[in-house]
Amino acid sequence: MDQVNKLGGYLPVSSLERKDLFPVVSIAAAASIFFASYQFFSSGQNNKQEYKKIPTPGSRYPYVGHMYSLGAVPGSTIRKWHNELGPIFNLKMGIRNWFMVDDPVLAQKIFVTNGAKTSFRAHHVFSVDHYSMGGMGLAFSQPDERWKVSRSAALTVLAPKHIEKYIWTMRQEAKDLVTRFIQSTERKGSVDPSQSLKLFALNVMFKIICGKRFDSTTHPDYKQFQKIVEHNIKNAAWESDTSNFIPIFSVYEYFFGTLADQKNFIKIERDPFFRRIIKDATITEGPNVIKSFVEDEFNLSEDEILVLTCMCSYNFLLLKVLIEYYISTTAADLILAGLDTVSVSLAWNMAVMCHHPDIQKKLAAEIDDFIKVNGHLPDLKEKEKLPYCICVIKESLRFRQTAPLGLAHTTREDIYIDGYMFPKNSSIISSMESMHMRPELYPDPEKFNPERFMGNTKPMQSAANGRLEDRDHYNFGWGRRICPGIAMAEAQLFVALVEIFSRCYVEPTSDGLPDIDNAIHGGLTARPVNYKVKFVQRTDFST
Ligand code: HEM
Repeated sequence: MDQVNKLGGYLPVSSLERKDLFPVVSIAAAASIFFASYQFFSSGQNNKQEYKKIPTPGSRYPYVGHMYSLGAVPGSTIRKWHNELGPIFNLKMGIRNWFMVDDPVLAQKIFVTNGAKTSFRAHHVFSVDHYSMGGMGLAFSQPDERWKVSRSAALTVLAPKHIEKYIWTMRQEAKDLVTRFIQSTERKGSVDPSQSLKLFALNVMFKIICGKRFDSTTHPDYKQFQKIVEHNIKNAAWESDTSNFIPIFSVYEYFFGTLADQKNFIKIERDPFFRRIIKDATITEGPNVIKSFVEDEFNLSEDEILVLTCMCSYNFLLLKVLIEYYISTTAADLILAGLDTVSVSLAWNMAVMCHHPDIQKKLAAEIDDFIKVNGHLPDLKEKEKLPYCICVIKESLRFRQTAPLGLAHTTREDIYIDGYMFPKNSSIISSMESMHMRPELYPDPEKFNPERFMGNTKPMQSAANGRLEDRDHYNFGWGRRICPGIAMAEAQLFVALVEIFSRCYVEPTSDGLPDIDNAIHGGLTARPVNYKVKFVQRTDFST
């Protein structure tokens, strides 16, 4: 661990006793209260100058600001505030400023045109210090050289031409998923699809990245992985880092041992598990991403290897340790970021489709027509021949957003964009729910209407990375930090939907239709309230 500290100094180590720290922490907490109260009472004054005024919703409290006003489903509260206050407003989150934006044109100016100044991530104790070992990997690291190395390695393995190679794995997992759904319905009368969808998404990611899959949710490694995922999701949520917003909470976190618990979990539960999985991946048969990272030295260019070698003072053991850290943090980020997002998106899709038997029939007919002409299920490169399926995927992501607040982008200096002033260390967040429910962008937004996306069968990855005019939804974020897994997500959603609706329909149980008006906010994603449906084998094939 000392070696790692030398590399970046990113693992805080303290040898002070708790009793020695108590007076220091108390003084710091008192100073924080004073500072935050001053900010609270003086807030709004900084808008008086020549900059455009950024409104603030009324319901906030001294010191904590809006932190406890967001409700159980923050996306919906934020949407309500956008309706009242317009395309941008300022939340006071304890001592932090959050700027919420629901206008894609303004978001483009902020995150893309000014991407060099708005692509930082906020410091989050668990995600940065513990989970990503001091900001390594992709999602929580700053846009520095280390992030660039990880990002370019990830983009290489997640490129559409690579993903096509994984179609067999995806299709095999989708087949198992649908068989499980149909058999469970026949056996038990109904199914809660969430666990099987998690197994599907995890098996696809694990097989591709580590060359391993799990036969069932009872496999000990699957259980251990789910434990790690749940721990991460819970602790990576912004509200789990209260002391970042309300510094006085650090006293409580310190004395109640919250941070120590987070750190120990990583050390005792996660790291040994990942080390073993990575080691197994390098010796398992067949190709996988970890193997290619190791064999190609993480796809590092000669220049990058030279820089890293210098960073490690020509100590080749340190260099090896550093590259291993790159590999493990990047692999963990890919699996974790790809798992919950894809399974939650599919869970929303199943719940919504259950409300729309007409749309299911139309989708099934499109798949049947394709099979009739081509004699096989569509490959990824044949996706454009199923435009309605592409529309269903996009409308599903628009209608119920998987990551309603995305990942916040942060500023490192005061910046001025389009007449607005964003102070240093502000978080700027694309309000996904509100943005995708704007009637001028999506007429009759409360209606689930896949046809609204007709006419654009471009892969979502190229649309998201292209001109703003070519984007028809914004679920994967913005600019330099835009999701690198778009092609993988689109491929998984496509393969799963084709497999499901080529074989069955989703029908409600006698208890009624799934609840699609409420969501469970779970860290970075918002999933549907638990529901049960029936997967009924189709008998109306037109082939
Ligand atoms: C429907 C599925 C998905 C959705 C809705 C989604 C959405 C997002 C969003 C909103 C962000 C933040 C972008 C920003 O900061 O502006 C993000 C980042 C990220 N996503 Fe995804 N994602 C999905 C699937 C995936 C998959 C399948 C993978 C991996 C295979 C993945 C890997 C990542 C990573 C590593 C980041 C962090 C990138 C960085 O900070 O540089 N995502 N995603």
